[in-house]
Amino acid sequence: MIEAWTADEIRAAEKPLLDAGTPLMDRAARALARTALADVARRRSAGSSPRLRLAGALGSDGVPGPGRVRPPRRHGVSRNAAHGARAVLLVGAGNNGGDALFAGAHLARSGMRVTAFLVASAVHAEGLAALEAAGGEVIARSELRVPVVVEQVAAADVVLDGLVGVGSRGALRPPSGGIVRALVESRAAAEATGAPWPWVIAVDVPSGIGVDDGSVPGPVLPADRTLTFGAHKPGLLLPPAAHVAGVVEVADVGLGAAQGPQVPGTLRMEEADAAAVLRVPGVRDHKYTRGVVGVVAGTEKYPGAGVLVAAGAVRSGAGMVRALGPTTVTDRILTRHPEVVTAGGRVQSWVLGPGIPSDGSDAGQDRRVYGALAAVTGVLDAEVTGGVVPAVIDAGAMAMLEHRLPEIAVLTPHAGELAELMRGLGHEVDRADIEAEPVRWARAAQRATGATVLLKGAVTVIVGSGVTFAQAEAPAWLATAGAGDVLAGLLGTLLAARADDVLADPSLTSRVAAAAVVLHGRAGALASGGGPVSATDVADALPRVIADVLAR
Ligand SMILES: NC(=O)C1=CN([C@@H]2O[C@H](COP(=O)(O)OP(=O)(O)OC[C@H]3O[C@@H](n4cnc5c(N)ncnc54)[C@H](OP(=O)(O)O)[C@@H]3O)[C@@H](O)[C@H]2O)[C@@H](O)CC1
Ligand SMILES: Nc1ncnc2c1ncn2[C@@H]1O[C@H](COP(=O)(O)OP(=O)(O)O)[C@@H](O)[C@H]1O
Ligand SMILES: [K+]
Repeated sequence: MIEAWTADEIRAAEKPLLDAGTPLMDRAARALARTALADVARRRSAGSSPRLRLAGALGSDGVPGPGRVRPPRRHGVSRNAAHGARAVLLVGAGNNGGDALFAGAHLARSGMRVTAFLVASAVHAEGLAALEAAGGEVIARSELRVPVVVEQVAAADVVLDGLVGVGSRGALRPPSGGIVRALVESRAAAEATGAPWPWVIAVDVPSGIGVDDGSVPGPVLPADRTLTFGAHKPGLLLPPAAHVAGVVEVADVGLGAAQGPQVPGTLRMEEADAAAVLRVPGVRDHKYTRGVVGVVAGTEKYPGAGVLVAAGAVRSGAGMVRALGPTTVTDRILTRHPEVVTAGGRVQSWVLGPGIPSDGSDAGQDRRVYGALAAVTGVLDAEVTGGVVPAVIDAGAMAMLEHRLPEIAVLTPHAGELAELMRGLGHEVDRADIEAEPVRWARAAQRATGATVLLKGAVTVIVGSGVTFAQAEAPAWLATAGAGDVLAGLLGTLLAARADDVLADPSLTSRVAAAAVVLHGRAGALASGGGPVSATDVADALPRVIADVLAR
């Protein structure tokens, strides 16, 4: 599990070390310089076309760069490989700028041509002296001209963004904001024309992101890599800031012995954690102990959603799937998945709503959803359920909520659906507002409804009470109709398998939901292999992915 530390938690952890004279900045700067040297050497040997730059950010398995997290690596790179390369340092007033200056001094001593642009009249004095002593060029704030910065950056091999780190407050102020805005435009122009553009390394965090909340309140220079010190910061995991962090790597500066967050608020689940959530059947199990998933999904208008939910549930190992609905839907489900049962009976989880429009056009499906929701919320012990069970509430079912939900209910909106849900709760928001601040709105929805909220996107966020998971394993190819239905079915299976545990400890719900997102994203990546993927392909890849995750 990756646990992010907030700016305050980082400061609390580093304080005793700094008081004891631990050379944290020296360690950070050395790690930064090693990374920059290795990246420049690698790019020089591979060529530096924009395409290769992108390929560098992708990683060998083709999983996309944004928000991706990599374990630390050793860089066994010869210094000569970067000899004569050009590095530009963007240097702010604080210790983040200090890191960049000291790293720049190492780079200059390794034979790079280093230019530092200072955005403040006073910067880290020792760092500045070190860079000057190593032969780096320094452009003072008083001499700063935006077009010159842009020109130098465009001609550089590598840029270290050290404008601001965990001391950041709000959008970048002038002159940093103006410089970064100009650089973002220059980068876009280079991308459009295929002109070269340097490799950008964010020092600790991309300057200008909301370190603790993942917001992007103003201009930010997108990084190819973020080398973050000591531990992840929430903003490196959470969207939209995660999208500008590139490949995230943690440099161990020795905070390990320090006290981390007591209760980590922002997490990223890894495969081993997902495996721990799965319930593997044993000799005493039978289909009912493994969990029955009840599905109310699909209508005459959208029958495919029922088929895809069933596919997600069946292929992820449900003991049994019961699908309820009009025969146009259930017949299609049976054709594809003859193992599905279409008679009513007890279930250990519900999947409600995919393919059911909120216009009331299928009274039968609406009635079934209302009945199941009444059971989930404990309002009435519906005869179809036999009691309160966890539920996945998706698409049309989200418009049918009449009561506060328990944490064992998982809402699974995409940004447009969350906007609709929040409008129904009296907030004037549209899809763009949600996309700009997904975490804020997912948390607002969690507070307002009581449910666990799973907001789908390139980085999917799962919000339970007091905890947020941010998962980024899915390739963008997964953004295809029906992929969300497969996720709903898969999550239904995981919840059914752990229903007793989830009922005993509802806070487990967000963990189960995060595990479903990990498996779904991995299945998307496996089925895609770098190319297009259909929702059916994703469901078909689930058994392999689950076997792989369990085998690790
Ligand atoms: N933790 C670790 O292990 C290690 C941590 N280390 C490093 O220390 C860094 C933290 O350093 P830090 O505390 O000096 O703060 P930092 O991020 O440089 O920012 C403060 C400056 O930025 C300014 N500023 C703020 N907001 C702004 C804005 N919107 N737009 C423009 N300017 C803005 C602010 O100005 P003010 O608001 O005070 O006027 C102040 O001048 C950390 O990120 C890491 O790199 C390593 O050295 C060692 C290992
Ligand atoms: N850019 C993206 N990169 C990776 N995954 C994405 C991206 N956009 C959407 N997804 C994922 O694709 C799936 C789409 O689900 P959804 O929008 O509910 O589709 P549908 O309702 O048609 O099934 C979700 O799992 C979502 O997280
Ligand atoms: K920075």
